[in-house]
Amino acid sequence: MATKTVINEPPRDIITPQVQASPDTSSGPNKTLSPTPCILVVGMAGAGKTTFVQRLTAHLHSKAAPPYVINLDPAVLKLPYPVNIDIRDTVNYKEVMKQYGLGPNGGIMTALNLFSTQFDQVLQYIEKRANEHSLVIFDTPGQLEVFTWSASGTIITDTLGLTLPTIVVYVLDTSRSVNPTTFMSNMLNACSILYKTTLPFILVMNKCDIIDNGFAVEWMKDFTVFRQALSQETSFMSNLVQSMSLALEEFYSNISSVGVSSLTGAGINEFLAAVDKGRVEYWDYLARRKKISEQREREMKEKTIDKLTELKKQSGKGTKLKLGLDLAVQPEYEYEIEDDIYGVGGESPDEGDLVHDEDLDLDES
Ligand SMILES: Nc1nc2c(ncn2[C@@H]2O[C@H](COP(=O)(O)OP(=O)(O)OP(=O)(O)O)[C@@H](O)[C@H]2O)c(=O)[nH]1
Repeated sequence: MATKTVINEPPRDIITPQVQASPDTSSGPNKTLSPTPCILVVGMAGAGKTTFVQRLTAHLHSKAAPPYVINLDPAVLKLPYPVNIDIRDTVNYKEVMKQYGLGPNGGIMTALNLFSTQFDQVLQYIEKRANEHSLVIFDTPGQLEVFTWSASGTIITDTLGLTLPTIVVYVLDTSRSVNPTTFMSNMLNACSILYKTTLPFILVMNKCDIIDNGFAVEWMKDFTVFRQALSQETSFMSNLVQSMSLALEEFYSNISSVGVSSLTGAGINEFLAAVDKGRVEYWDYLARRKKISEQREREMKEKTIDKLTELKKQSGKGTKLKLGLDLAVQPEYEYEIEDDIYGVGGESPDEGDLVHDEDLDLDES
């Protein structure tokens, strides 16, 4: 008989609006002190993000390894899992819509922007509670682009990525991806998020109780199988999709994918194994980020030195010129008058025929 785990609502950590210094990410995560990984659960509306978080939370509680859960969706009405930090405790999304005269999506985005200004408090709470939790889970708004392509989403992802071992979890509705074109548009979305964040990435093929994810795994592994499926498509998009799928080969080789049913709980253990793998990959991500920022710093320094050298050269020239002007030395004009045009003692030359000394290769010495 299945056992039921009763989960008590944890005391809520409240993020308060206040003026704070920006979070200090300079030291980066500590391999020994911050071992708790963070997952950012993203995906298209209705893919099953919330149900997935609910399943994962229940599973971890049943293993006496409770997660620390953060809800970033200001518009959600009811959450089916216990949360430790809830954006709705900090920002009233309906009030934001009213005050700023925004529609639902603008309201969600602005609420998230306001919340992200207090993100240092979230980090502090995570650090404080890290030892009591096995995993930090972020549930994000239903509209994928509101989080992944907004300034606040970028701030949250980057700050988190520089502070704690962070993994992006993209939830895919497998049952709605049996059409190769739909599958491809989902993969392009996932791919753009991977290349934007460059964080370790897990593709969760959800709703596997409805349809097995084997077909999608096959499509990702073997391009000819995908092409075959596509050939049955009559849509004029199929040519475009075919060429794009070739470009995704590298993306597929860079991610872990796992079939899950958030409804039955199938695949959750495999998912946790993928999180462990992602946690190891994270240190490569951090080394890459460090290398990139060192390279940028080096380039900046070189550019500054070049600029200074140039300025020094120019100011050397300028000093002499200025000195000349200070001494009220008027620029000398040399008249190049061709005798055969004007004749000896002819008329004054036109301005166009004058050669100013600044046009000439003057010796400044
Ligand atoms: N059969 C089946 N249904 C699922 C599964 N996961 C989620 N669902 C259903 O899919 C619907 C959407 O699930 P949600 O968890 O609300 O999806 P979401 O991505 O959080 O939705 P938004 O936040 O509104 O974008 C609900 O009716 C769920 O019951 C699953 O693994 N199997």
